[in-house]
Amino acid sequence: MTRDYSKFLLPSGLSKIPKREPSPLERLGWKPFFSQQTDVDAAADTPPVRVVEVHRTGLRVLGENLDTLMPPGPNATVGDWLLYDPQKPSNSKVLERSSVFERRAPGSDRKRQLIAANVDTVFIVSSCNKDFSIARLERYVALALEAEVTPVILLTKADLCDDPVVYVNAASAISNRVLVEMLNALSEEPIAKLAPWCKPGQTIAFLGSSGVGKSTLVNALFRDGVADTAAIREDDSKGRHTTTRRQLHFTVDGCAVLDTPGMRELQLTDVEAGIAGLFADIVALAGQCRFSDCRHDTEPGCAIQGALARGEIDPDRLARWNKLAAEERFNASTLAERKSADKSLHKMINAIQRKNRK
Ligand SMILES: Nc1nc2c(ncn2[C@@H]2O[C@H](COP(=O)(O)OP(=O)(O)OP(=O)(O)O)[C@@H](O)[C@H]2O)c(=O)[nH]1
Ligand SMILES: [Zn+2]
Repeated sequence: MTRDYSKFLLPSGLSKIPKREPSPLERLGWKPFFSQQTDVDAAADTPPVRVVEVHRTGLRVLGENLDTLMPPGPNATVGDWLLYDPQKPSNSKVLERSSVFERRAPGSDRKRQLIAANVDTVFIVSSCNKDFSIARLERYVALALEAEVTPVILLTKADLCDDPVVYVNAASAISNRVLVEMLNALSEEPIAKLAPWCKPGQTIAFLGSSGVGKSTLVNALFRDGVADTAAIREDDSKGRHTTTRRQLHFTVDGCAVLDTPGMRELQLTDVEAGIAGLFADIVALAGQCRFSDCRHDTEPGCAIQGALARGEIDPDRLARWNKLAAEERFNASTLAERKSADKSLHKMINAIQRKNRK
């Protein structure tokens, strides 16, 4: 017997399941990736909270019916999810991050400094004018890929440019892992163009040089105001008048926007994986060279030189990869290595001087 199930099907047009309203935690950015790291029992004793502000004196965390300042203690940064221990907040556990921006601190030990965690999308902003630089965009894309954050290139000031498509095409050639949008940041366009990434529960950040339109875009996102997180504030007694150093702001739709000066200081250190992701085709070729330590110069059996000769890779792009990879190796070398390199250079110079004196 064949059964007719068609009567169970909703008439077309009504087949859309009504959207469930995101829960308060989901609006803060809670996702299955995090809930998989905890269970119901643990969540009852140590509820999940998100770090939304980092002050010199502590962290402001938000959860469901929870808004409090806790002392620094767990090695957490803005955007992090914690299992908050109300008995001993400093024991709160930091959940594994879906992404993290970090940098090497200045100074001799060059420790890693956490900038922001659990960012979903980073908008790499550049203008359709002389600010536009493929090499600079590539750096930002490498940083984003390294942090495991989805990069989206936004080309602003399209309204001031005769042929913005030229810029879009150049930016699109950077990597097939990056989407490119062009817009006039001063118009109505930003809301619609950024909408696919600025949904409730999403966390976004902006990268780009001064004057490219980052503030203009952020203003557009907050045109309806900043979400009043105070509505779920339970405890507002403690001094929060210290300067906020890193912060998440929520749009009224529930999209979290990162505001941290540290993003300006991100350097191209430890982004080996990011560079490899950006130049995946060239890295794959390098793996096919006859010698594992091939410098892709005049070595026989060099797959990169071969591809270059056949016109399969763009020589400018190859040059930029070489430059970035060399820079990253230099930056990533520890201070000790650098000192010993300086020393051997010093020795060599001394030796030459002695020789010349003879
Ligand atoms: N015509 C036009 N002007 C724009 C556009 N985007 C930004 N501007 C203008 O460019 C100037 C700089 O924009 P901002 O948004 O302040 O740039 P920013 O990236 O935040 O700069 P910093 O704060 O220095 O990092 C402002 O005068 C904006 O009005 C655009 O798409 N079209
Ligand atoms: Zn080679």
